[in-house]
Amino acid sequence: AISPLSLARPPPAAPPAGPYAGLRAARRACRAACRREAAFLGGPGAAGPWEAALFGRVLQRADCLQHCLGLRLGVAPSAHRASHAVRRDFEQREPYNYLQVAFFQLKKLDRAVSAAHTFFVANPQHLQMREDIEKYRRMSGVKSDNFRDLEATPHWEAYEAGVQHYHADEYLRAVARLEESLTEALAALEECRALCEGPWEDEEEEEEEEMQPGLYEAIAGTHYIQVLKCRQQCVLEIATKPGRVSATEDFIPSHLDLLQFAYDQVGNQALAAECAASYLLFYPTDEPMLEKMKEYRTELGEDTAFTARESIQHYVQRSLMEKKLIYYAVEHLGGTFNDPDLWTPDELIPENLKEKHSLLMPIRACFSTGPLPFEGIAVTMDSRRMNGTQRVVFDRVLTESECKDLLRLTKAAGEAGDGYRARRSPHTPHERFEGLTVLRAVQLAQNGDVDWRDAKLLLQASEKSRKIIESYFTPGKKLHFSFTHLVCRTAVDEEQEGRMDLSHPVHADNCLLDPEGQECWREPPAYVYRDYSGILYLNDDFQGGGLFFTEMDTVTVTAEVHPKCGRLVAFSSGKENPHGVWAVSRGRRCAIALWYTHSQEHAEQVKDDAGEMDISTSEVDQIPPRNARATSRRQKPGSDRTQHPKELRVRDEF
Ligand SMILES: O=C(O)CCC(=O)C(=O)O
Ligand SMILES: [Fe+3]
Repeated sequence: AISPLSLARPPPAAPPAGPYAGLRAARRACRAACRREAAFLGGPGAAGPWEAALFGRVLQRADCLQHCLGLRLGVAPSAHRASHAVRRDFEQREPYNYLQVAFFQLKKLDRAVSAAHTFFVANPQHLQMREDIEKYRRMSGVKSDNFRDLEATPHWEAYEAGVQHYHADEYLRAVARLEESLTEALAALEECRALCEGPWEDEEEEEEEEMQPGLYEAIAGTHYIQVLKCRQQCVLEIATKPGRVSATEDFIPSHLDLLQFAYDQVGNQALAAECAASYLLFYPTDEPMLEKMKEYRTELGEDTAFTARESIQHYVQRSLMEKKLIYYAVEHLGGTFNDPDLWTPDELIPENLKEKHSLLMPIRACFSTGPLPFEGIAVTMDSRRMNGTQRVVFDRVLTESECKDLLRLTKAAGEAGDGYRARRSPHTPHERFEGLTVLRAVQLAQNGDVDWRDAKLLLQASEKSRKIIESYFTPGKKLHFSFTHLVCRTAVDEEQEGRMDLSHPVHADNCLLDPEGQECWREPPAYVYRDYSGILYLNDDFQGGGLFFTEMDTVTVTAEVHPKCGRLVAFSSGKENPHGVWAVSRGRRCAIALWYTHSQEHAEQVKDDAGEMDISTSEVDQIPPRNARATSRRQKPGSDRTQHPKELRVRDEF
């Protein structure tokens, strides 16, 4: 627990800097000052053997840092060593939770509101604070600008605004905000890296080495490599939105990708080319970007220099150098390295570490048991990476064009009317909700309301997911479909301002969660026979809508999954996997939700005149269209027709 005494003290610096920001600022300033004072570059005049010279500087710098921090913070040199637990509390903005209460009691409403807001930004899953904030909003003395984030991360604000403008085709504004975000992100990265030089205390993740290391091993392995690893992890820190647990993939490269397109749109080809060249530093063989570069060469003339930005060159070179050192150390001195980047070139990773390094390996490598169901699918996150049990994320389960076809199916089904209409979400008034079952899709195809091939694709995608999940979690033990539907959640325009709720509240799929009792009751109305859950995502062009997992308390977020086309998340349906969906605040989020059961009795069924069959065993290819209209809509010449005019009836089952 945190002592309220030390928390109630007003922030030392002027707002917006919070108390923790003060400690960080002091460290940053000291690091800069001490670098100047005890510069490592001895120059030609530096006397003595290199060793003495080097360690002399090292000691000097250490001494300088200690004193500087002591002076700046007005405390004994040891007092700037925040323990791991304290650091974590500050990172999670825990003190603001207490501050909020204290200011409220002191009747300082504006400060209570900003403290509450600051806490909530980093803890959007905190249901109590959610309610408190809603109360504050209704209070007459509270102004909207009281909702200020005292620990705001400027790059995230700019990034989100930039991406919003980008999606609204406002490219000039997008460029301005994304440039700002990139600059701020690189600055935040430097700050984070500077903090890596601080003292180290009980880093839980690192395994203790039994053996006493020698002098150089100690210097190289125990601290220097730790510092390098820490610096490398900084990219994850800046790429993680406050209140989220996982980082946005490729955060820095994606800036350049977006900027490249936006500059191109506003007619600034020179800057677009510079961004393209910068992006290629991360992914030198990226086909679309190389294509773009070719176009820029033709447009701007061969003699224009197409060079990447200096800041990005510096960033990539430095990162590569650090990675090389770390990989060398890991290979020869032991230890582990979780490379935070997807762009690390393959040749840089030592052969024997490759498998460990990347989870983006073919699914084949993961199973010695089940047979390989499909080629080309990747396991992007496993239970360990998702801080839980029986959780996994696969990528590339669908291609872009398959996602498009399935999205078209949702549109066509919506237009067919006939009982299938978007309605208010059962979970929130701020979203509409459409659900199309596989069986309903088959019906609509038979009536000619949707394209037959799209309906078939829905069946195929469901079956493919089933096979993947079965072979991953329960090889050799049959999983049946229990219920399948294609769900779209659409943000209702104009109703998003100050929205506090979730798209889907935290729940478990086969039991009734009772967070107070830390229990989950496996009894109706829960779908108790569900054993595994899968969600196959179709798009990412919306805002919000991330899936997250929590502890049994329903408020401690342990993992997050960002939907995108072809990404399949799967997990066991029980109390070990409470999950929810963040508010969809803009656009439409579509996914195929799949539940599976081991119980034959609860299998989802298609009924035809030959009898009932489990849809997982039904021959998808054998299900024919019932009338010609279904296929005449957009039939291509030469497309094959099945010749089984069997009557097919379907039964929706919940
Ligand atoms: O759409 C998602 O990501 C999750 C939905 C979900 O958990 C559910 O429908 O039970
Ligand atoms: Fe669920």
